[in-house]
Amino acid sequence: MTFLFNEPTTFADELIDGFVAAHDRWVRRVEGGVVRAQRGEPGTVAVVIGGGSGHYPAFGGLVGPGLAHGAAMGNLFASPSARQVCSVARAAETGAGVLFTFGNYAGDVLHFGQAQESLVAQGIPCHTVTVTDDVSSASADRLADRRGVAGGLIVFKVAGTAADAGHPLDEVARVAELANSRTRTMGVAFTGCTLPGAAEPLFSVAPGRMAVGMGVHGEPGISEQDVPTADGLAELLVGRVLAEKPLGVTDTRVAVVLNGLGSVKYEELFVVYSRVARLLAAAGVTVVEPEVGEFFTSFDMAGVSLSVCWLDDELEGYWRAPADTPAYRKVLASAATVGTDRAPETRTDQVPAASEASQRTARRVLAAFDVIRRTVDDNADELGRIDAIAGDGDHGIGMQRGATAALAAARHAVDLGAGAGTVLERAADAWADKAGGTSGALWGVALHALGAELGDEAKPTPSDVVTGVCAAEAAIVRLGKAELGDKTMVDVLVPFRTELAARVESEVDLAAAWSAAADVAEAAAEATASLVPRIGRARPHAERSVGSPDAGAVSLALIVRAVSTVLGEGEGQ
Ligand SMILES: Nc1ncnc2c1ncn2[C@@H]1O[C@H](COP(=O)(O)OP(=O)(O)O)[C@@H](O)[C@H]1O
Ligand SMILES: O=C(COP(=O)(O)O)[C@@H](O)CO
Repeated sequence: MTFLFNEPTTFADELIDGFVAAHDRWVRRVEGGVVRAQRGEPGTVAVVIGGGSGHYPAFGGLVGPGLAHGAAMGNLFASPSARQVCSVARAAETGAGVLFTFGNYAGDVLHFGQAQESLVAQGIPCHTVTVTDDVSSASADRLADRRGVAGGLIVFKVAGTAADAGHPLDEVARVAELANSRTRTMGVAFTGCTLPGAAEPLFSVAPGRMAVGMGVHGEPGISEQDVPTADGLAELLVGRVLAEKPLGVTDTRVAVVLNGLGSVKYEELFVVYSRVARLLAAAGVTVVEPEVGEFFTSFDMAGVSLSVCWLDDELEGYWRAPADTPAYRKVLASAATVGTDRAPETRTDQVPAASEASQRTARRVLAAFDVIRRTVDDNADELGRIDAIAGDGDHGIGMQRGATAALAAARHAVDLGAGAGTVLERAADAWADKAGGTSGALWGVALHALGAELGDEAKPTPSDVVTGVCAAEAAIVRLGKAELGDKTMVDVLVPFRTELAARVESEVDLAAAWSAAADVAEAAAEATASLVPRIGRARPHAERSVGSPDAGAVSLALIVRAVSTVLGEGEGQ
């Protein structure tokens, strides 16, 4: 239960304000997150971490000497957008490039991936190391598919210390990769968590039961059992992580992190750790500077995870090195020098010139965003319910955040006299910024591509609209790499676009063509129920999802149907 909030929609922003106000010795706020209050030495690599909010101290609390140089902080349980990640990276970097390191979640991968492309295009070298420590999220032969959880602390620490020591980007990426390849985490949950303003927990575990391997957003675990004793839990966790010792590693020293996920007390953690320490010693393992506390939480979820990283001499040096961040301090690190700030990326309140025809189209686009927002609001609970069957249950919330922000941005751009292309592009950025998540990234690039096709001059013809929808589809496929049959929104988008194009080709008017294509989209969304997911967060629990449609496919079908009502009203537009 979250007791204290003002508006649920502004919670994530307000928490960053308060966090920075309380920790301005360490961090300063930039668009999209925080960076160190004092910049690193010129010419040192900037380590930029990040992800959704709701996991404190991940990620902002881990920014400071000896750890990260910046953290991109997204909305609750949703990745920051590519623009936000870029903004943090540009504020943090000092001329030697940027290392992105973050948990392996689809939304984070998409947004950080786009940000990396953008930095490289700006001449800033950038590498990525995704954290994949969660042993329960994929089998040992698919290590790269695993999610990133509390073991990220070890990877971030190693990378941050190596960067502060002045190592070049390749080297910082190498040691981060090495740390990740040797880190394993196992987690359990006793209760779910409740986001601000929500009446129900995002997910739940039956009283007295423990979900083994449940993810930090309620991703289904691998089994369930009665809650054991503290010793019983220690045995389960230690047994599982030691069984995962990487092949070929002979080292016997380990970094250990026993992590509370939100509402397990430190006292309980210490009781568990007492047995963990004895079990590790009995297994012939030497523990190096263990950490017991909260390092990667899931709001008020009751749960515990154990992370172990097998250390060689090099990693041990980085792990033992001092660090000084709001939430993680070893000893005081030496003060960093203050560098010159890059000019922040600014967005002006100006829009490019547009023809009157395009301004009229822009008003129709605004009407479409209005109806999209209302449709998403009306269906948010159901979308969340479908997403929770095999995913993380936040599809409705994410779509609401995106659609609401897109509507506001579209309205603002229309008021400034923008044409249709600019309105769509501004709405796209706002959608991606506020929604986060996989669908936020995909809706962002799709609306951008549509806007680029429509432009700010000509009144779009029906075939321009088809070209725009094709561009949106291409952008989604390029970024998400889903294929037909993977059980995603692509399974609706492709038949929708095909039907629309065929109807427009045979000179059916746009509103009628769109409405016929919306029928096809609805049927295609229903048909995803029989598919087995091959991509995205639902994939690890593929079998659970059979019989239920894909959440992103359903929301897309709802949206194209809603837009068809606006086209029907828009004579000649
Ligand atoms: N690679 C992909 N390409 C296209 N669509 C995808 C892809 N991965 C996931 N999706 C769509 O995104 C939806 C989930 O969106 P959302 O809830 O925002 O994501 P997350 O799992 O990151 O929280 C899925 O139902 C699916 O339709
Ligand atoms: O869940 C998170 C990001 O995953 P999405 O795929 O964007 O939902 C976030 O809380 C961890 O970074």
